[in-house]
Amino acid sequence: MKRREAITELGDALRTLAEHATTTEMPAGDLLRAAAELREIAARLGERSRGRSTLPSADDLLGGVRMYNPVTGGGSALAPPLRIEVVAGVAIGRCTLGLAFEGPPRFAHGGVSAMLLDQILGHAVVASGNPGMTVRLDTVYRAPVPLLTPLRLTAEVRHVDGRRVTATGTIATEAEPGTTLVSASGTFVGLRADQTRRLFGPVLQTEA
Ligand SMILES: CCCCC/C=C\C/C=C\C/C=C\C/C=C\CCCC(=O)SCCNC(=O)CCNC(=O)[C@H](O)C(C)(C)COP(=O)(O)OP(=O)(O)OC[C@H]1O[C@@H](n2cnc3c(N)ncnc32)[C@H](O)[C@@H]1OP(=O)(O)O
Repeated sequence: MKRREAITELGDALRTLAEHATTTEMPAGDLLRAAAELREIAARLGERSRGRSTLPSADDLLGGVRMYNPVTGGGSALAPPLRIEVVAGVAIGRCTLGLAFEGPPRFAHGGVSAMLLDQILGHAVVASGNPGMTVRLDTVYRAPVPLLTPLRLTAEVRHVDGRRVTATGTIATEAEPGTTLVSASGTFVGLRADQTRRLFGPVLQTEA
């Protein structure tokens, strides 16, 4: 689809911009000129936009396509993006975090690691056929996650108990996939019909 490719192209440009805006050491005058030019571009993009109860026209919610997901979305300025595939029930994720994700110098912000794990656990949970929302996420930080280094994440479902699903996951580097840097355990809860209506009713209506 042509528009999805264009969205990804814009997302790519925005991510490069965010990285360069984080690492640049250019003088104040150049930063102010860049800010003025970017405000013009932002105004142009804002001429036609959606509100919070309307899905992006390029998305396919039930098909799992979310172009602006802040973790995996090709169109998101914020996403690393994390690329996930599910093989035999195990979700495998790959990404490289730039300096825009820095917490302690040289390493990823702890909240970013939790965000990546929440997402990949969610994919394992959806793949198990029991989609739900995160109600709990326990994160153990064993070693700092290096920036500018290819990462490998994994996640799988451990237990299904009615509407409650437990999944665990890890972050490691591609170079040393056996050394866990961060691990997480999450609980996900499937929604009752009334909860789905209350939370997502307006969105599902505009979709129909
Ligand atoms: C839901 C799907 C949406 C549609 C998606 C469609 C397609 C998707 C396709 C692809 C997507 C791919 C992957 C997804 C990727 C990532 C996932 C990211 C997930 C998130 O980023 S999501 C945002 C953060 N998330 C929230 O914003 C939730 C806030 N939350 C609530 O809105 C309520 O919490 C609610 C409505 C969920 C439940 O309502 P409630 O709390 O009233 O619970 P309820 O009565 O329904 O109980 C049910 C059972 O859950 C137990 N339970 C409840 N809380 C617990 C806890 N903390 N610990 C342990 N157990 C707990 C109870 O104890 C009971 O257990 P029991 O039945 O055994 O008694």
